[in-house]
Amino acid sequence: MKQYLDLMRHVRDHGTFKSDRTGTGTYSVFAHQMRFDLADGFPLVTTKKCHLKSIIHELLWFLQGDTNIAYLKDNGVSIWDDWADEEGNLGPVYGYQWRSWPAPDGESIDQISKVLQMIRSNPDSRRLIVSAWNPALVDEMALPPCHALFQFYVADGKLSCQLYQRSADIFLGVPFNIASYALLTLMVAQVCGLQPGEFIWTGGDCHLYANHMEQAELQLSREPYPMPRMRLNPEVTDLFAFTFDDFTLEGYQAHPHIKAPVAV
Ligand SMILES: Nc1nc(=O)c2c([nH]1)NC[C@@H]1CN(c3ccc(C(=O)N[C@@H](CCC(=O)O)C(=O)O)cc3)CN21
Ligand SMILES: O=c1ccn([C@H]2C[C@H](O)[C@@H](COP(=O)(O)O)O2)c(=O)[nH]1
Repeated sequence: MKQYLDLMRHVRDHGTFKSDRTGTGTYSVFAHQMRFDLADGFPLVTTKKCHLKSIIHELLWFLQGDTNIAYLKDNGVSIWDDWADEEGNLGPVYGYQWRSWPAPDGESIDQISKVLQMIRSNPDSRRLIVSAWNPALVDEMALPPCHALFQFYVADGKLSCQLYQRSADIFLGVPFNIASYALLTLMVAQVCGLQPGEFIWTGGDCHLYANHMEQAELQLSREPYPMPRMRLNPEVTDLFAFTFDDFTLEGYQAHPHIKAPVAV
């Protein structure tokens, strides 16, 4: 995960200080790209221990089209608690836009099912896109989507995915976002009968919060371990049928966890 540490170091050294919505203050750089060849291993940060359980449950929750934190809470995941209302609702966030984007005719569009069907029937298509950024609804969301749009690409029997993330909390959010989309790419590849290719992460406002600088420094002082491997239950052929037990992470060696406050 040298790519991730390079981004962190680059923003520490060259970031411009900016005030931000949360009042915390950030060091920020505009636009950055990282590439991960999924054949090299699973891109989970090793310079601090990452809570893969939260990442898997969050992704399964998105894929079910769910936008209430009840499922997450039932599974001990608290990363969305700060943004939910008293009933646990977040508004029309990722799950809603992915699975039931409201169409003008009153119907809804299941973007995930559509993109799977397109990958299978027309893998050369240049339109293999899922967008969570819905300008008509961003104001109703607890938080407008950060991972806003992703595109798949098929060549030589391999499936690649590029994500555009408009806003990136490098210390807390980005390790989650990379692992989540890498996992999604492995899952989609498996159910479409393809090998995993690359995951490409493209960030817009890439920032280190001012109260994460010490944590970032500690992380930069650590030597990364080799990337672990992710094994999916090969029997699953329906993207929506994956459950938590279908994922096995092997060989994850990581430095101790580093705590940091989340900016709300
Ligand atoms: N400022 C900010 N950064 C984010 O990364 C972020 C938001 N807000 N708002 C919405 C979601 C929620 N996400 C979050 C929220 C909290 C953690 C967090 O506190 N992570 C800790 C604990 C992990 C756990 O409980 O599993 C960590 O050490 O990674 C991570 C991602 C990503 N997003
Ligand atoms: O998946 C996510 C979700 C959120 N973030 C971060 C990026 C920003 O620090 C905040 C969102 O604040 P905005 O003012 O809406 O940009 O959350 C992330 O990194 N990854």
